[in-house]
Amino acid sequence: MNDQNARLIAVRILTRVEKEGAYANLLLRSQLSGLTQSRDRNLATALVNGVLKNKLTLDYALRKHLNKPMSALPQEVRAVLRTGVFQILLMDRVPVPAAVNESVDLMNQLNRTYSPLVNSVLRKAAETGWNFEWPDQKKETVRYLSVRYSHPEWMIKRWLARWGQEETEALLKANNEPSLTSIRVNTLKTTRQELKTLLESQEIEVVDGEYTPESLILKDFGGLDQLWEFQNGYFTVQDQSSQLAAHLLGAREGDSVLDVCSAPGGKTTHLAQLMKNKGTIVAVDMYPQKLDLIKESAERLGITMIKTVESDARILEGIGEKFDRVLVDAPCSGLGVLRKRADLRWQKREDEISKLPELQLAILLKAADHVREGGELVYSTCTTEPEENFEVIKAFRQLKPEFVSVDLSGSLPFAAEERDLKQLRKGVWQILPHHHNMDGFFIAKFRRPWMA
Ligand SMILES: C[S@@+](CC[C@H](N)C(=O)[O-])C[C@H]1O[C@@H](n2cnc3c(N)ncnc32)[C@H](O)[C@@H]1O
Repeated sequence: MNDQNARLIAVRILTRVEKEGAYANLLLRSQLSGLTQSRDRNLATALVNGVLKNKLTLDYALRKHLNKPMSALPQEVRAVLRTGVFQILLMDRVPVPAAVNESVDLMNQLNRTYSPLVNSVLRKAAETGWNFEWPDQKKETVRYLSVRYSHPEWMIKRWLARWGQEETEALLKANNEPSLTSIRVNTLKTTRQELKTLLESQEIEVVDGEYTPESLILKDFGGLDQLWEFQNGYFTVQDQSSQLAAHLLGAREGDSVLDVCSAPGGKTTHLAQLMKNKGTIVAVDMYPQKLDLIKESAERLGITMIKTVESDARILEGIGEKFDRVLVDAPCSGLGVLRKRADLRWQKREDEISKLPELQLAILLKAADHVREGGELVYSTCTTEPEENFEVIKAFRQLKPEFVSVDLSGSLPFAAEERDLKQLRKGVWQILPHHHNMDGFFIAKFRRPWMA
């Protein structure tokens, strides 16, 4: 019966996302508290994220068995059909007959008129499986990749031009993998081993993250904020690639740190943790309500060293003069986090990307003015796009030639792979989901040398 509640919640969330443009992650967070079993929270999360990500592929498969377009059906019927066919085609853990029957039962509860249609379409989809025709791979490569891997065509065109078909296909596949939840153990309160044992005792599947010493990876877990361990500040949800930014900034106990695009505070609180809550961190963001999120996290995690300042980072007012370390985790298109943020690929528009580099460079230039002699500066984004990464860094080097790149190859908390060394030695690193099994992320590090 609870399985059915999880499905109903998933269908309601998907309907609202489509009808009202609501954010799936926020709805999941509020609705999952109605499910007491972690198994049900995981199922609802997997259904919502899986359907959102694979929408184009699922609609393409469904259309083979419908005599009208999906857009002609009410939103809740589309949501039932999509969750049904997602379970049939892409979810190993649900037996096919159960996926069909549960969907028909769900339709009965929501609007009986459509139950025969759901029954007939899903039965045909179950019989056909993946045996249907795709667009021609050679003649219609972009359309093929778009419907096969459920990504907008504009993203595919960019990546094909940059990387060719094989790499693009690998990235598309990686973006569609179920998101593994990476958490950061709060080493101010506990250890990785202690937290792992606590989570395992609640039958949560946990493994150590391979890139940072404080990361744990959880499989398909929804509603983490319900856990006692979360509420008591034992961990924070953060991808390993984001955790690397704080490691590479290299702040030590007692340092002064400026974090200019800091909200909601993932990296700020990680820095505080690595600094053992000793020294100062000035956390800037433009939006006061987002700064409140940093204060809440700091309180939950037992961190007292962060001072928040509301300012436009292109101006940086009220923060004091020079700092030992400065972090610029710039606003970006977020194309590196498509695996985690299931609906992001449908929200983004290509023209947004062209506006970002000017903002990113302006923030980086201003932040650089606050690095003391001998101090260090990290620029990071969660995107794969060169205009926001390599191009921004190139312009920065031209405008601030006094800054030197810092070799990153020896500072990682794991042994770097051969293929990454060339970039790392030059002080930059583009992390790609299909190469590193982490969120796509970019890091560059600079030092302001001592004056002679
Ligand atoms: C990538 S997010 C930062 C994430 C954060 N560092 C973390 O790890 O949780 C970028 C942040 O920049 C902020 N932002 C955007 N434009 C800004 C500006 N001009 N000045 C200051 N902050 C800005 C946004 O509000 C957003 O919180």
